[in-house]
Amino acid sequence: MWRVARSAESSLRQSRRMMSTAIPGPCIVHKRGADILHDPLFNKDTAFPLTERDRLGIRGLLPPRIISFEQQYDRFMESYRSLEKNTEGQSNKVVSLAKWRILNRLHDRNETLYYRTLIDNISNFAPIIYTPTVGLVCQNYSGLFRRPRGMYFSAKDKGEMMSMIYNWPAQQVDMIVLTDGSRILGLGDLGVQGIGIPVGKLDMYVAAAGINPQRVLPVMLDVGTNNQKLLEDRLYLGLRQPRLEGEEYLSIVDEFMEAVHARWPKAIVQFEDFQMKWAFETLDRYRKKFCMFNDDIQGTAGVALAGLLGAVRSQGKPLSDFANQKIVVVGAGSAGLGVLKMALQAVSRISGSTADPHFFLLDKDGLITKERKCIDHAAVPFAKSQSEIGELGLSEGSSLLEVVKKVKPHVLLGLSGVGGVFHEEVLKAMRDSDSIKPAIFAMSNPTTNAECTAIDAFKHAGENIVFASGSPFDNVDLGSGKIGHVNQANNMYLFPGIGLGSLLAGARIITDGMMQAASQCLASYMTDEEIQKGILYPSLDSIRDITAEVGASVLRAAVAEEVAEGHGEIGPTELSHMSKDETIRYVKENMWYPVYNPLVLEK
Ligand SMILES: NC(=O)c1ccc[n+]([C@@H]2O[C@H](COP(=O)([O-])OP(=O)(O)OC[C@H]3O[C@@H](n4cnc5c(N)ncnc54)[C@H](O)[C@@H]3O)[C@@H](O)[C@H]2O)c1
Ligand SMILES: O=C(O)C[C@H](O)C(=O)O
Ligand SMILES: [Mg+2]
Repeated sequence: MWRVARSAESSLRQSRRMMSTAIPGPCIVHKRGADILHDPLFNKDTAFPLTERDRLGIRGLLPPRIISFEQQYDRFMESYRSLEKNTEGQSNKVVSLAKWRILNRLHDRNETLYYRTLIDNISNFAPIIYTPTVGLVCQNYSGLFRRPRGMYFSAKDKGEMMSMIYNWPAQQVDMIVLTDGSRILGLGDLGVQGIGIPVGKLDMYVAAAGINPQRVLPVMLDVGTNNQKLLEDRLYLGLRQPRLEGEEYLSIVDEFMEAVHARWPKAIVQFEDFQMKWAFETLDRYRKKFCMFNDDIQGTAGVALAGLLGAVRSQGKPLSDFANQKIVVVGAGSAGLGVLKMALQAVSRISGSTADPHFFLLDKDGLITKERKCIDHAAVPFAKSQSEIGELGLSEGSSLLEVVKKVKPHVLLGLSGVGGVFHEEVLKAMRDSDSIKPAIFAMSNPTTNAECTAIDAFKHAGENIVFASGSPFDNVDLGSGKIGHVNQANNMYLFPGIGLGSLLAGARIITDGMMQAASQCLASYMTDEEIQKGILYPSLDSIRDITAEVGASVLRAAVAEEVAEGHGEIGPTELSHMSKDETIRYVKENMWYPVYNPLVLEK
């Protein structure tokens, strides 16, 4: 079931070749003249050939020399490299924001060139357009704001959304990422400024999943903010009112979902960075009615589970040993609970075990047990009974340090949003782990909110650990030529494939089975050789390839679960007749790749 993968790099090269040799088909446009130059979806800057300049009425609106796409690409990369040089020695914040600005300017001007540079430099650029810099961008949104991107629905728009949705200029939308800004990474309630997250996630959709940028829609549901600082900030661009609660809140989300469904019934909606209560509530409310998922609960769970299974393999053990792994999860929020729920399903599926798994869950008040008053219902299955932990000398509210010392876990996984909770003593206690390769996953974002740094993890917990973090850290030089490998356990390895697979399946809904298929595909992508080196996730450079495979697995699961209704010309019967390889090929062929298409004006 869990196969070992062949070389990711070779198939990436193959898929790139396939995409770059395809002859670009014409693209119908409904505008001409300066309007074309000002539309980033169609603008080619100085690369418009003369015939097109004539056809579209832009001859004379550009300098005469025609520059090729490759020359434009080189020119941009040169200016990016000089910016890197010119900002050397400046603070991380200044450098990151300067890099974000230069990329954002290109995004505003010429999307084809922007996405090509993104795809070809994904390892370098993902940390700028996505985590962690996107967090900084959200924090500074009011100051950075130049032009809107996506749509904004506010509490004041109640009753108007069905007509507002038609203000979006694109005829077709495939992928929507929606936030209410209430829990942006580990940075808390950032109100309307959280729009940066859907924008960054959709950039990853275009780069990794080849979703056509003309068909993506970032959305902010502004229902107010409880962030006092923002409410008092005169430059704040959102509603200056406390967050709506209860039925009032839900009626806004309901109205939005109905409006989207009315205009684009096949669009997929990804819920992102909602505070826990609404994350769970909205997932429950909509998952059987719309094609939607919650990335923080479900995408994160799939990525974490793939990493946890990698950690089992790294110990030289069969996957069935997963049931014996002692896993301490720090953070009982939407992400932590999502991970444990999926891990619980995996224990019985993979190892056939019906025994209680060895999971320990902590939140800000320490170890969660059945003694806890006011326990969240989603946490109940993971609360320990006194009889289970009594002989370890643990009790309700035991501290993280106590738990690690007594449990000697195989895995310590953080989704608390609190920087540094895996402090020196906790990490040192992991040296006594019952695993020969203790796993430390500091999954909170952005970088300053990571439970520990990579350097501290290797320094205090020892060189034999396997390490993963949600935000990127450099590999650690352990001396004598040895490298401590840093994995990025981030849901970016799954959400693009979940969206793409669901889209191409024409899925009515997104099932748990489709999520499991995604996680399983990611887990089995890694070779034993890589796992032995502590490499649990593929290189970001192969994100397009892994996304195609994840997408195909999701699609096949949708077909198997009979929720696939087909996409475009390809109906469910044809999908069900595709072999695994044919499905992967089908997915790859449907991935958009940035090239300058000849533009044809339709009058
Ligand atoms: N790497 C990824 O792919 C990924 C995915 C989703 C979320 N995250 C990150 O996980 C973090 C949490 O997200 P969430 O949606 O679960 O948030 P949340 O607010 O729903 O939950 C946070 C949890 O952490 C607990 N907590 C707070 N302080 C703590 C402490 N000192 N010790 C132990 N527990 C503590 C809280 O009690 C709560 O249970 C965020 O930083 C987010 O960026 C990462
Ligand atoms: O956005 C990320 O980088 C991952 C995750 O969705 C998060 O909320 O932290
Ligand atoms: Mg998120």
